[in-house]
Amino acid sequence: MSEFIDYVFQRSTSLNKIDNSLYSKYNVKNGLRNEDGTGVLVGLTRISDVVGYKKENGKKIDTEGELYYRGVKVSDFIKGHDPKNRFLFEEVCFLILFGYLPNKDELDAFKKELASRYDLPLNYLQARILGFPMQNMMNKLQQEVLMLYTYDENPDDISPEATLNKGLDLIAKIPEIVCYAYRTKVHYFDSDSLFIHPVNTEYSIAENILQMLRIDRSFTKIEASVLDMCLVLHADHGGGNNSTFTNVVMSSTGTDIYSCFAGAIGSLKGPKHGGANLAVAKQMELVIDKVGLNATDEQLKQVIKDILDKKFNDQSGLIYGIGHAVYTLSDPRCQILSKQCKQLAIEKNRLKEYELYHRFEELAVAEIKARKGINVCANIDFYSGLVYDMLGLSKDLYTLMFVIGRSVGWVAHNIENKLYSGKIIRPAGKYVGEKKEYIKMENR
Ligand SMILES: CC(=O)SCCNC(=O)CCNC(=O)[C@H](O)C(C)(C)COP(=O)(O)OP(=O)(O)OC[C@H]1O[C@@H](n2cnc3c(N)ncnc32)[C@H](O)[C@@H]1OP(=O)(O)O
Ligand SMILES: O=C([O-])CC(=O)C(=O)O
Repeated sequence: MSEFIDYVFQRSTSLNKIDNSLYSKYNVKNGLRNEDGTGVLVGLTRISDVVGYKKENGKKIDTEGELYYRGVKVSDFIKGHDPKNRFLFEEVCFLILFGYLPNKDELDAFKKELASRYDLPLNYLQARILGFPMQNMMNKLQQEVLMLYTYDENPDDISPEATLNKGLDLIAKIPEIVCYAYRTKVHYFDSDSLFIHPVNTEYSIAENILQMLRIDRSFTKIEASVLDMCLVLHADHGGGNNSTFTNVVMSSTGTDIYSCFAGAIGSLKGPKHGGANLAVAKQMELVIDKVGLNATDEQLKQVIKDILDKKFNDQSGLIYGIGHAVYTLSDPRCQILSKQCKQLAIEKNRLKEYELYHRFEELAVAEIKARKGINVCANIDFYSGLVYDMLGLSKDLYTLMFVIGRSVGWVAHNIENKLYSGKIIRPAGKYVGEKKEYIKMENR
């Protein structure tokens, strides 16, 4: 930054400070939060329910976390399916988009429908992916989603039916764009071999991701079903999570779904939201570098204190992967993923790493409770990066796996908002500056 801009910026920040106490003075819901930390109600949804506390006589009582997709408990859904016979993500997509569990014929037809949309537009691969490599896959995907707008003959049709049609296309095409953009990136920037494996229309989305990313296209059934489970667990999280809300805020203006997706992807990239999976991986790498896999609890506690005291990692004072805006005692997705992660760690001979994560989780939760007096829990992204690493996925792709899962939620909320709200979202901000006289240039 130039000295001049630095000077005017410093001057402006000292002149335009906003005192924190003004939030309570004017009863402004900072971060759209009530005083007890619960979210301000800003919408109605029938897509999913995120439960982390209950209210009794106006008092918030922390509870074990529960997540429901269209009224069905996600843990029941996972327990109820036969992992030998089918992948779940496509079924969850159907449930989230249409609001009921499909019968076998409906599920088969839906899978065929998705597969028929896998193909990218003519020359897209050459022109947009191979011809335009980028370092950051989240930003690349934002651009590509906006580019798909230009390939759509009627991109500004925002009717619910057209949104569903375009949304299905996005759900089907994003995995391929992500995998090809990643293979191009590592070829171009990291001198790795370039290969582009075509999608297999017989495969589920999880299987396709693995076969497109691996040079020999092979994967085990267990690997594909773990990735499938990750997509299922990320598929939706109510109307209040930042990226879904961003998508709905944008959709409420009547803009196109490609713009809404680009906004939602940008939101999801942040390390306090979906980017937490990458932030956790970097944090735990540093922790392991510092204290090793055989660290004692005392050593781990010290690192945790140093993170909270802004002396270690990115000096934000945040322990990534811990805490949640809704969940208090537990994030049900994290509990499921932690078990999967342990299973995979046993198979991949990486149990020590899993166990270190697990001890770190327990000690971090206890330290935050001791300091702040609040119940926090590990969130879904505490273990997801470790799972992806064990599946051989690069860090470049961690948050992209979140996008692939969450795309279905974004489409469903976008449509629900169009069908049942339609009102432009426009909250208010209280002006807290003083009013000033205009001063002529010669008198300043
Ligand atoms: C898929 C997802 O998006 S899941 C979330 C992924 N994000 C992360 O893992 C990043 C780390 N965690 C966090 O930053 C937070 O826990 C969030 C953003 C997820 C939730 O934030 P909030 O809803 O504001 O949390 P909450 O109201 O419970 O916080 C209470 C206090 O605990 C602190 N706190 C909460 N989590 C953490 C954490 N992981 N590390 C340090 N302090 C924390 C908050 O900063 C806040 O402190 P303050 O009262 O001094 O301001
Ligand atoms: O609900 C939230 O705020 C964040 C989250 O866990 C998600 O979007 O999956």
